Amino acid sequence: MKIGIAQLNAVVGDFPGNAKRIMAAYRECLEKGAEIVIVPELALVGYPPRDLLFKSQFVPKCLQALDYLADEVGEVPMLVGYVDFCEPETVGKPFRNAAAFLHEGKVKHKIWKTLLPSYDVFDERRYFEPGECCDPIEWNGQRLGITICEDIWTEDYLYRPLYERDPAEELKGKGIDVILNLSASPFSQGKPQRRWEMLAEVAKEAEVPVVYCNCIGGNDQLIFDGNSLAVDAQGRPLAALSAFAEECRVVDLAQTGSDEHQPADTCEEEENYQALVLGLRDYAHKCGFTTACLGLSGGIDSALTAALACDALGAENVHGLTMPSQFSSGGSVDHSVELAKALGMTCDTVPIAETFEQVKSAMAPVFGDQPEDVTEENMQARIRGLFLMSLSNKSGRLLLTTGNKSELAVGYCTMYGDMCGGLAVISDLPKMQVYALSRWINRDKEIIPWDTIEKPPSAELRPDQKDQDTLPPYETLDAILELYVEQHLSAAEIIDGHGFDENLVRWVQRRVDLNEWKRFQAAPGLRVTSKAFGMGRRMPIVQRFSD
Ligand SMILES: Nc1ncnc2c1ncn2[C@@H]1O[C@H](COP(=O)(O)OP(=O)(O)OC[C@H]2O[C@@H]([n+]3cccc(C(=O)O)c3)[C@H](O)[C@@H]2O)[C@@H](O)[C@H]1O
Ligand SMILES: Nc1ncnc2c1ncn2[C@@H]1O[C@H](COP(=O)(O)OP(=O)(O)OP(=O)(O)O)[C@@H](O)[C@H]1O
Ligand SMILES: NC(=O)CC[C@H](N)C(=O)O
Repeated sequence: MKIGIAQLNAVVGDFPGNAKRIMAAYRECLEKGAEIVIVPELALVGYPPRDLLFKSQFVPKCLQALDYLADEVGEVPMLVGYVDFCEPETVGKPFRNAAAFLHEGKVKHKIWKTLLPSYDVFDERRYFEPGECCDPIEWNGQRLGITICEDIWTEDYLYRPLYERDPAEELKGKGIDVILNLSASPFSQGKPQRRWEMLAEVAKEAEVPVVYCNCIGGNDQLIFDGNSLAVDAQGRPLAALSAFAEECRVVDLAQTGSDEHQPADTCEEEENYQALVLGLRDYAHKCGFTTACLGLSGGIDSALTAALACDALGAENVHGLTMPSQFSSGGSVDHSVELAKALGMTCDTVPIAETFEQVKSAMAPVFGDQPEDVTEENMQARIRGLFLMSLSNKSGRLLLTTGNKSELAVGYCTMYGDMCGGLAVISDLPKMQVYALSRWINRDKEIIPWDTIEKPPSAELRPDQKDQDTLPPYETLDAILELYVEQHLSAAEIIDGHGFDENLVRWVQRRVDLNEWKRFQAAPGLRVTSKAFGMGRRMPIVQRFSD
């Protein structure tokens, strides 16, 4: 059997656009000889639709679009992800996360998702009622076992069982020749490899080939990497589709898998890079922006953000502002100009020193003789935020914020200052990964000035300021944050189990907890780790828990 895998990029709620994209892919797969075509989970809807589902006309419009697809589908069937209403007698949530088997103008079968992920960034039990595992569908003398994404993810990251049921095993018991899986599985570091190993296991246990069709594209925080796969009954690779790009590929299940179809080896930096470029591009374009702007400080965070933006949107569409103050180093403007030249983007310089003095004197009658402190540091960041948002308003550019995960974790950033902006591009990259990715970008030639990468990080908000006056060394900070934020360990477990200094761990823990309010108001950030701030980490702001 020849299966067409259509790895597509959907826009949430764009039923006409998604249907058009699906039909174009269907026709491409037919030309390539497909005998059945599969498209990703909720491909007609976009993943995740979230509370749009509750809008009265959302699901009816989805069903209309499904009818349109059914009308267009001929002799070669298509399996497509969509949303349906529950049957009127069903108790519980109103909707089904569904797949439809379309053939010769009709919706021949409907399949409901059985296992509904409701952890981290997933919230499917808020909307969907789980289905019973469906019977295999007979097609062309073959028995197709159809599953939707989580239906084959029965263990968590620690290989702990997540569900009592195992749809793949149930399908095996009913007799199947292949498992087809429609997915919307977002990227995080290490995920493509884990997915690959898991699919091989599913195939070996079920003793049938598995065809896995994932989507690609950015939707708000989430970035879908594609990397669709087909493996034979022994778990050997039959096809590995591209990462972070749309593709239609036909795979012949009569073949035996071999290493030549193994997914390409990609280093972590390259994966992070591709993910962030796609996430940024899709966020901007799907929101209607073609251009972006950002503040260039001569530091590494803004340099990396600029490099990603130039790749995502085209260097001619990215504009930087350098805004030196009396505390800025000479490198601040020079390194920014050098960077802009290397990337091919435009850049203006607007000094802030005069405005800063005016703001201080305007506030002098209110502040009296109180000494200068962090207030004046933040004024500078806020003047820059004001200038950047003004540029964004005047030019219609999307303002990118440049804060990294380490800073955001401990609140080393100014609310309504350098946090101003619409998208936080690198907010899920810890500082050490910011360095690694910047070096990777420079692997063949200098794009980010090496001086920017090598100089000690500084906010340059007071004379001779360095990040490390306030923060622990980034190696240490990132290691503690990984244990505290990603692994949820207590201070005692981090101190005793990992040998970190008690005062330091308590300081980090306190800063992370105190700054929940800041992250709550921050721009949405692109997710690349398994635990990003934002929709997948829901901490209360007001709380008194102490471990
Ligand atoms: N729970 C809560 N809910 C709501 N609001 C809360 C709050 N806790 C404090 N606040 C408010 O927050 C204010 C303090 O926050 P905020 O004004 O942001 O200022 P704050 O966090 O005190 O200071 C910003 C820090 O970030 C550093 N910085 C700034 C810019 C760039 C960089 C860099 O290198 O990346 C670093 C800067 O050197 C300074 O140490 C308080 O005045 C209070 O009004
Ligand atoms: N002199 C400046 N000109 C323009 N933008 C600035 C300037 N200083 C700060 N910014 C903006 O504020 C952001 C935060 O400043 P900060 O100096 O903390 O970060 P950075 O220089 O990019 O990286 P690092 O934290 O490694 O120094 C910058 O990324 C930049 O967008
Ligand atoms: N859409 C889903 O069911 C996603 C859940 C799944 N465990 C994944 O991340 O791939």
